[in-house]
Amino acid sequence: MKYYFAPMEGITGYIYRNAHRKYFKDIDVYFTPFIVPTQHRVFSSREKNDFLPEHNQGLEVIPQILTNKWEDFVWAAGELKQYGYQEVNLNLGCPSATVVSKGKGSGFIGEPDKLDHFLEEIFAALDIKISIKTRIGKDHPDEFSHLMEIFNKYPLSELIIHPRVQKDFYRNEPNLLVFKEALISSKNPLCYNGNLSVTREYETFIRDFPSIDRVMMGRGLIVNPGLAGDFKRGDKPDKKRLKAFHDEVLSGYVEIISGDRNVLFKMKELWAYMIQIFLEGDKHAKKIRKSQNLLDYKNAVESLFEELELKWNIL
Ligand SMILES: Cc1cc2nc3c(=O)[nH]c(=O)nc-3n(C[C@H](O)[C@H](O)[C@H](O)COP(=O)(O)O)c2cc1C
Repeated sequence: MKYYFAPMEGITGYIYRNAHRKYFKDIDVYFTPFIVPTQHRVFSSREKNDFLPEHNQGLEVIPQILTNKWEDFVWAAGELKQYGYQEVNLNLGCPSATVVSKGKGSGFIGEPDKLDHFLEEIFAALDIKISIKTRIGKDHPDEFSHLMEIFNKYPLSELIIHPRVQKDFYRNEPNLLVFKEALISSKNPLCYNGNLSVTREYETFIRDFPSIDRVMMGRGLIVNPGLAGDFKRGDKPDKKRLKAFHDEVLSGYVEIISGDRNVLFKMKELWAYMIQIFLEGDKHAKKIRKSQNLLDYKNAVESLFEELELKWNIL
C-alpha cells in the first residue's frame, strides 16, 4: 500500500511537510496545497516557496494546480517541469464557494464538456505525468459515470477519488458505492481519499477494496501525524515524538512568518485537529486558543504535553 498525504491549503505547506518527514517516515507522496496560475504568468512568492526543490529535499512531492484554463495549466505545469517535477495534479475537488463560482475545483466538474476540452488540450501540449484529484459530482453522484467516461479518454497517471459531491463539503459519508463502480469502470489507476482517520476505518476499507494499492489521508493525518505508521505496523507515536514534531513546525513558522499573531494563527489551526488525540483536552485547547503571544502559547502547549494522556495509552 502506498500512503499519500492529502493537500490541505493553509496547513500542509513545506514547513509542515518537512517537519512531518523528519518525525514520521511512512508517507510515500506529499501533495502541495493548490497553486493557482494566472494570466500574469507568475507564481506568488508563497506558492514558489512551497514548491522550490530546495524546500522539499528528500520528499516525494507532487504539485497541485487549480485552474479551468488549459493555457494556464500548461504554463504552470511547464514551469514546474523546469524545476524538476515529473508529475502535476489537477484539482477538481475544491468545494469552496469562491472557487466553485469561478468554475474551478469541483465547480469545473459541473461543466463536463469544458473539462473534456481542457483535458484534450493539456494532454496534447504537455510531456509530464498528470493525475487528477476529483469529487464524484457537483450536485449529484449520478454525474460520475459521465465524468468517468471523460477521464477514461486520457492516460492519467492516476485518478484520486474523494467520493463526495461539492455540496457535501466535508460532511456526510463518502459514497463507497460510487467508488466501487469507479473501480470497475476506470481505465486509470485509482487512489481512494476520504475519512480514513483511524485503524478501524482503514481495515474495513482494505477488506472491502482489496485491489486498491494507494490511499490518501488528510484530516486524519493532521490529527495523528503518525497515522500511516499506525496503519502499516500499529505504531502509535508517543508524546515525545509528537512534541518534537510540534516544536519543529513551530520553529519553522517562527523563522518564515513575521509576527506572533500570524504564527499563532497557523499553530492554532493545527491544534483544532491535534487536540483530538488527547484525552479530555478541552481546557488545554481553550488555553491554546486564547494565547496572544508565543510565550503564553508555548506555556499552554508545555502543560498540555505534561498533563494530558494520549487516547491510545488509555484505551
Ligand atoms: C482545511 C482543508 C484544506 C484543503 N485543501 C485542499 C487543497 O488545497 N487541495 C485539495 O485537493 N484538497 C484540499 N482539501 C481536501 C483534502 O485534500 C481531502 O480531500 C479531504 O480532507 C478529505 O480527506 P480526509 O477525509 O482524509 O480529510 C482540503 C481540506 C481541508 C479540510
